Amino acid sequence: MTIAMLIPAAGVGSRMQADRPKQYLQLADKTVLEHTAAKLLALPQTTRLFLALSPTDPYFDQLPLAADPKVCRVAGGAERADSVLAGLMAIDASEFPWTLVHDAARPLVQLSDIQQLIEVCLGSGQGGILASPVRDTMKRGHIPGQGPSLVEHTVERRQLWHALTPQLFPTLLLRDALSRALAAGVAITDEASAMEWAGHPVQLIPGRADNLKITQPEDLALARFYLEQA
Ligand SMILES: Nc1ccn([C@@H]2O[C@H](COP(=O)(O)OP(=O)(O)OP(=O)(O)O)[C@@H](O)[C@H]2O)c(=O)n1
Ligand SMILES: C[C@](O)(CO)[C@H](O)COP(=O)(O)O
Repeated sequence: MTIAMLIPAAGVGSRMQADRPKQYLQLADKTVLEHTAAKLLALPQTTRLFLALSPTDPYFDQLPLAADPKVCRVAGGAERADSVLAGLMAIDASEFPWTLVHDAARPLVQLSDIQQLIEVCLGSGQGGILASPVRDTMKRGHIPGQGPSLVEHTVERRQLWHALTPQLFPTLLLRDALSRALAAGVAITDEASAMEWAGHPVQLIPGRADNLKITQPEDLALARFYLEQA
């Protein structure tokens, strides 16, 4: 047993504007969360799947996944980073020296990408993330929703990557970095940013751009399309 699998699934999905948290929206034959969990449970390395769920989650118990003996529930927190830290606190680092964190909202991840991430990180002893190169011209401008503004400038994109998940790090290093970063009030939106803040190396492993994070209403139709192509 080497890698603990951790899915932060305690979000409310406000940007999705749905009648329930997006991880419980139906995607083809099952919910988004069930698709995501099935991907990690299909990995031969998976012996335990930690799920960070809202303490008031009324949906999870209705899923067959709730009866899976590999599943370990953890109470999620106010932000994604809090949910991830809660998961890390429940993981025995002597049993699982590595932790792989994957968003519940990314059901389309390919097992081949995850295996590549695992191979590179465990082979080098350094953590890393799946990432996809930016393909659009990038502009710096106003914060969305704060009204129109002009482009400030075009950002050089050759070294820009979209950080995806899974993100895979040594459990003790990640738990220490994340808890210290949060205590210092650092804005943490992924595990890598905590590791970077703590001065640890983070490897970029190219991953597929269809590893979509279901975030906005239009993403569900795109996810259905990608699923049909699989
Ligand atoms: N307090 C939180 C917030 C988010 N997440 C999880 O982190 C992943 C990525 O976060 P995001 O896409 O931002 O989900 P939400 O926070 O639910 O979305 P929104 O920001 O639109 O409310 C999701 O699987 C979400 O369930 C979590 O476990 N705990
Ligand atoms: C972790 C992540 O999916 C990497 O791109 C992203 O940071 C999650 O951001 P969110 O605002 O919590 O969806």
